[in-house]
Amino acid sequence: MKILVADGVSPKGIEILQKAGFETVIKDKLPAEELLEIIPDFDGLIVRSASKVTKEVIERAKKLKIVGRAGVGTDNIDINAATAHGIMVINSPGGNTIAATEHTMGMMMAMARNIAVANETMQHGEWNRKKYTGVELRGKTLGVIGLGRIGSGVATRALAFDMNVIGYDPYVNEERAHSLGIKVVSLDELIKQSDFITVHMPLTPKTKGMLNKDNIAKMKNGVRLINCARGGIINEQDLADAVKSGHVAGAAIDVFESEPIDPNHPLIGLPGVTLTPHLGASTVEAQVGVSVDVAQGIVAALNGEPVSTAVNMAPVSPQTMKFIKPYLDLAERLGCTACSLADGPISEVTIKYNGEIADVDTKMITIAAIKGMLNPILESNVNYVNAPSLAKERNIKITEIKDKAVENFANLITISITSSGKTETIQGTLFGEEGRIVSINSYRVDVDPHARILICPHINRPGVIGTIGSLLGYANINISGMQVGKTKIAGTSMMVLTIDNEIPDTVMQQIINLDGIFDAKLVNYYTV
Ligand SMILES: NC(=O)c1ccc[n+]([C@@H]2O[C@H](COP(=O)([O-])OP(=O)(O)OC[C@H]3O[C@@H](n4cnc5c(N)ncnc54)[C@H](O)[C@@H]3O)[C@@H](O)[C@H]2O)c1
Ligand SMILES: O=C(O)CC[C@@H](O)C(=O)O
Repeated sequence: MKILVADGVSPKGIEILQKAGFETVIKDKLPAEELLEIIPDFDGLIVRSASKVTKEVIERAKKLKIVGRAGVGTDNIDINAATAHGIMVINSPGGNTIAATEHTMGMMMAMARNIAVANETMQHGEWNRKKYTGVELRGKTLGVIGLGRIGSGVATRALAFDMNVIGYDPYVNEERAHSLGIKVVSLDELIKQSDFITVHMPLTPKTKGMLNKDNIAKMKNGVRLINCARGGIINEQDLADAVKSGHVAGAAIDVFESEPIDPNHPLIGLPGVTLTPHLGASTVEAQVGVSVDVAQGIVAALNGEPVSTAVNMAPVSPQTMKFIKPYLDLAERLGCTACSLADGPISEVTIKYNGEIADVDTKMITIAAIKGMLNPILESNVNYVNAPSLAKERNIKITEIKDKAVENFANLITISITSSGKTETIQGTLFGEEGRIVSINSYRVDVDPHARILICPHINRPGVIGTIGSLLGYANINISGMQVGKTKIAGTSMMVLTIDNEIPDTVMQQIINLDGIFDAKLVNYYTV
């Protein structure tokens, strides 16, 4: 498979891709037209913030399976278009957090003490101590908008500078803010009380222009603003006007609405304004970090493994991922088994979680089950991104049920698939980290779902099992394992044979026609 690296990333990540057997094509500052031209040839794409992965790029990328963003912000990628085409988008959120946090602190200090401008004038032979008198951070109120990874890092560092830190983030609870040692206030209060305001949220329709002339007017006279998050969160023209009027004493800006900026940008040349060219993530350590993270994510995703940094899927924390990882394979195989038993179009699927698994976020396990269920019946590759929308397109109703109560197993996943009015139910659990099917339509079994299996409900009487054995033997098909499951209903059993070879349709039909056999279904797990 071929991976295009469209923006410069550290060679450490590229080494990981090459070691995993991927062919890499490395371009730095790839022009948009060239990206459009060459993208049809690639299975994976890595970008930083410069390359724009537009709808047009996605539509031309017929082989593309994954876009990896070496960094946090994915506003340069059309996520909706990628999702609609089943293309996974991953980012590398942790790798540059410290870099951006420290850059924010540096920008705040450079602005407060006029460091950048004083350096610039000294380089031109000036010695002007009076003009560049600054202000102290100690005792000042810092308002942090957005208390995620970077915002909370800035908040805790600012506390070490004896600043009074207040924060606003509608999605962060009091407990989290309390653990940071800061006070959470409303946006309005933050705006009115702060001497310095720093923004740390993504650029969304809600956050675009969130700080603008209306609320800048409500800020303290002499306020100083910092944006090391995304250009456009603070309206650039409104900020420039407020700096010119003297209401805003300083601005430290790393990110811009359009990058690189125009030489006539309104913030260029204004007193008190410190600008850097999107340097927040530009440290040696961060560039290695994001490159390695995104490469590992791409290798995992292209090997069909789940990736916790997928952006167009429900996010999963690393702790939850560690717990659920072995269940993903099990759920996928249970979904595949249930689908193989169904006789017509699937109308409904219920996935029930019993035991301590009911306590965790199971959305991804449910998606794994749907993936396993749809993969055998769809031509296109079903993945963690497109599985829910493909199920929806087919009007398959999906229900998740959680129940902490346990019966025979500490954790149990039950998948019930309804097709043509008939419901097939498969249950599975983990023995250690190994998945097992423990019941099929109420017949108690213990089946390893990693080999090809043949499932035959039959009459429990002498000779029935032998007739299948002989038939398969004549057809030169080897049976390497066998289970017979029973229910409380006397007279019927469930035979599950582990089969070494493919069974031709003609032989399958002969099995179904055997006296005493109710049905025969083959499950080919190698498609999972
Ligand atoms: N300058 C750079 O080079 C650089 C480097 C890394 C990250 N970034 C940017 O920094 C920003 C923060 O990154 P992060 O890793 O901390 O992200 P994060 O996802 O950890 O945190 C974002 C926070 O913003 C909050 N938020 C969302 N909408 C909000 C709103 N309307 N009001 C207030 N808070 C809101 C979220 O609840 C979350 O806590 C992103 O925009 C990212 O792209 C820039
Ligand atoms: O690619 C970069 O250097 C910028 C990255 C940064 O803005 C991010 O969102 O991670």
